[in-house]
Amino acid sequence: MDRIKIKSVTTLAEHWGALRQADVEYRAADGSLHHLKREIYDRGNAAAIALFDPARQTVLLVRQARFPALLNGDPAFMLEVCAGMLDGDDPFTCAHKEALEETGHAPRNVRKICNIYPSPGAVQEKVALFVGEYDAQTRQAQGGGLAHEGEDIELVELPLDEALGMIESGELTDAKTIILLQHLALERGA
Ligand SMILES: Nc1nc2c(ncn2[C@@H]2O[C@H](COP(=O)(O)OP(=O)(O)O[C@H]3O[C@H](CO)[C@@H](O)[C@H](O)[C@@H]3O)[C@@H](O)[C@H]2O)c(=O)[nH]1
Ligand SMILES: [Mg+2]
Repeated sequence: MDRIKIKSVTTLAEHWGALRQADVEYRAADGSLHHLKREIYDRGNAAAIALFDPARQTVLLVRQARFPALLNGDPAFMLEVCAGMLDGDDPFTCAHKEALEETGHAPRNVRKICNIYPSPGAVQEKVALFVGEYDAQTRQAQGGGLAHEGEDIELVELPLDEALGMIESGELTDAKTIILLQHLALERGA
């Protein structure tokens, strides 16, 4: 027998994303039955890509204002790998598109690493993580994001070691970025 039955889903708010409430019948491991209400934020799925230059051992990151962090009392300008919402594309296509829009590079040797749920207790979003290579030859445009979407993105190139140090120091806090940088370190055998 299924332990979980979704009885109903109500939309509480629907603007950019949708905040829904699921009414769930849940049978616990001890057999007891519970009626739960859980809020879920749906803003679609996403893809993220770490751009790495193996010859120079550098990464190309982006910095932009993240208002949830600011509301939480942290600095607004966060350092991240480039990423974006799928908007109807498959994750691989989205990763390429976001790399080009945000950094101006058309990355080579793009590889899927894994999927992550960054916040599965409340946020429906699944993020596909990729690694790709960049260098002077992959640069095709200026990057910086889409002005008409209000994106204001600063490009930040760092030695991989320096970026890894920023995880330790607490300066770099974005989950997808930490996972991808640590993946690059593992592959390198650091
Ligand atoms: N008007 C409006 N615009 C929004 C809203 N939320 C986001 N936007 C804008 O929509 C654009 C979305 O840009 P993408 O590059 O597609 O997405 P992202 O915000 O970079 O998302 C990535 O990073 C997030 C933070 O780590 C991740 O949560 C997400 O999964 C993804 O990886 C950005 O210009 C952003 O300012 C909103 O509530 N209202
Ligand atoms: Mg983005």
